[in-house]
Amino acid sequence: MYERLHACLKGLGFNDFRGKQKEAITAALQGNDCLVLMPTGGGKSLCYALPAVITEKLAVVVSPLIALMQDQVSNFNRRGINSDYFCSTRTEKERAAIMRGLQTATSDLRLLFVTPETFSSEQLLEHLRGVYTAGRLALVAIDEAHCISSWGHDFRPAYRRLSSIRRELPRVPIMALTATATKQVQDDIVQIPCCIVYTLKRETADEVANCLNAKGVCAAAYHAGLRDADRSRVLERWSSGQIPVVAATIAFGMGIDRACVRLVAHLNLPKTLEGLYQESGRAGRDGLPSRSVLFYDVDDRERMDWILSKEQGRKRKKGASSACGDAAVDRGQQAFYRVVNYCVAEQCRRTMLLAHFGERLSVPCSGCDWCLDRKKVSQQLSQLALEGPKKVRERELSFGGRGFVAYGHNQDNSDDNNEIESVKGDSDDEDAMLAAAEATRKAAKRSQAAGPGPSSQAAMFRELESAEQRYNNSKEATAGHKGELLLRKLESKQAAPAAKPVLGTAPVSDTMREAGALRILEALRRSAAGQGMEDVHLAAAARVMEQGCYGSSASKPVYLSKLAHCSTEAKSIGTWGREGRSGQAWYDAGSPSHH
Ligand SMILES: Nc1ncnc2c1ncn2[C@@H]1O[C@H](COP(=O)(O)OP(=O)(O)OP(=O)(O)O)[C@@H](O)[C@H]1O
Repeated sequence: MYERLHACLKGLGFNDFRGKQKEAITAALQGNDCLVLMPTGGGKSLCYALPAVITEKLAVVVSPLIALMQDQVSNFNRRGINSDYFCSTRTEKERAAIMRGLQTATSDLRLLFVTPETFSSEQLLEHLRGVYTAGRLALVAIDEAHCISSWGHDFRPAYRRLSSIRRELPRVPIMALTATATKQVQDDIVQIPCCIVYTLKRETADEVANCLNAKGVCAAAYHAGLRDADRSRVLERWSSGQIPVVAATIAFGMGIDRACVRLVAHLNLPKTLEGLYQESGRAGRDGLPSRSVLFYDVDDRERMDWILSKEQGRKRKKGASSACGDAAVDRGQQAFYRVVNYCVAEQCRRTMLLAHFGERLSVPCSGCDWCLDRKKVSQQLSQLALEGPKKVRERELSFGGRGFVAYGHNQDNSDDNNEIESVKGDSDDEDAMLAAAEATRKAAKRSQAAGPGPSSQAAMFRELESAEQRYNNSKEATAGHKGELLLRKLESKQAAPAAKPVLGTAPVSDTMREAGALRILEALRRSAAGQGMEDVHLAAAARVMEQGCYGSSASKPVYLSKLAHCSTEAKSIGTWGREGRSGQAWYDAGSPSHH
């Protein structure tokens, strides 16, 4: 190959390569991306021209200035390299001629200069995709690449959109060239945004990667079912920016430290909030805004619930000492219910997540879905509650502004059986346990340091939610006294073995009452959504209702029972009119001035 390179160089009138020209040209010919940093007049243009000449393919060169493009086109044409430029100043006829040329298999156009704006235009992209698919695209060069970086002296927003090259033309080598890039700018240029899609099952990770590739998004699967060498290769290619998307199980978690992860999508519900936190923590490590998208639906919830209950059965069968085994299993399910609560609660996600780890949000959140659009989230949750489980799903992931269907499949019991096998036996799950244990250890340390405070309120809140959930889930809960029994059962389970309180006498703390009022308020808000009730009235009503639950001498179990009943009532406030009951009585019960 080197003889050919030199022969080609000689053909262009040069005796030898300058600086790192040869390395840059070789990288492109081998299909690798590279950043070419050379001084002004150092000979950067030869780096993208020679690969096109030698392969007899087309190189697209993104350049910021039309005058500069015209100059380069005439220089190259003088040297016998067929070049042209495509931008808004060309006439319709000229552009049509260029596009026709691109469609021609025998086209001898070697260099096509475009502005970043025209590169992203659908008109040109359509033809470039054709050239790429036909295997006639040698590379895409980004000249004056410092314009990509907002740290650069010449930042140009349209350059930022060039990250779509990887999506549109997944395997084409990209060569970024500049003479003026500080270390910070260089880092920014090579950080092509990337994404991780987390799935519960290995097969789903494979499925997602295949599906993305079929849609033109370069992706690979990563899970514990792959051979070590394959896993290393995926990691290496992802780390070097050759593959922007990895679809992975939790095996792709600890130690993954890439600065430019802009999106983490959790396609299935994680088992714990620690798991969710661990997965989300792969994004935004450079401090730039990034997204963590968690998909929640009733199918997933039920499936995970089922998996956890099967695990419980298995552990029991194995003869684990029942007290210890039950406690561990119960903890597992409780942890999962916290994930569910995190999804369905109508409050700030960041506050909830931080509270779980004993921390408090120091600045107002303006990034989670709830804080961005409460009404929309409320509507979506109500919709979800109405719809219930679906048999067939199709999910839309949004990636760089273009939607694609990630996957859709049937969920039947045989699938669930496979699930259990894969979850119980694979090391992905072991990785997840390790990650969760580590996160829990850190959180415990932090909350110890923080002392009592909002975290204890959050814990109370969760306790109330879980009491209410069990109350509602149980058929027994239809009768008040039976519900009380059930909640007592829950109480006895949750109490620490050494200091188990005497049932019926455990006092109700102020923190619990505070959380109780919030719980009712949340239920009221949900049922009042769209009915024009003011929040301040609801808060007052919630206080009055909570006071009613507390009564004069409420013990904890009785209080919990009444509160669960009350929350259920509050949720059905919207249906009272139809049933001939007066929701208005509650609504008017408290005066705003009490709040
Ligand atoms: N290997 C080489 N041997 C001799 N001359 C070369 C070689 N490579 C490039 N040149 C010449 O060096 C000059 C500058 O090259 P080029 O325009 O590619 O520089 P550049 O790095 O793109 O500069 P700028 O940053 O100003 O755009 C040109 O006249 C070109 O012909």
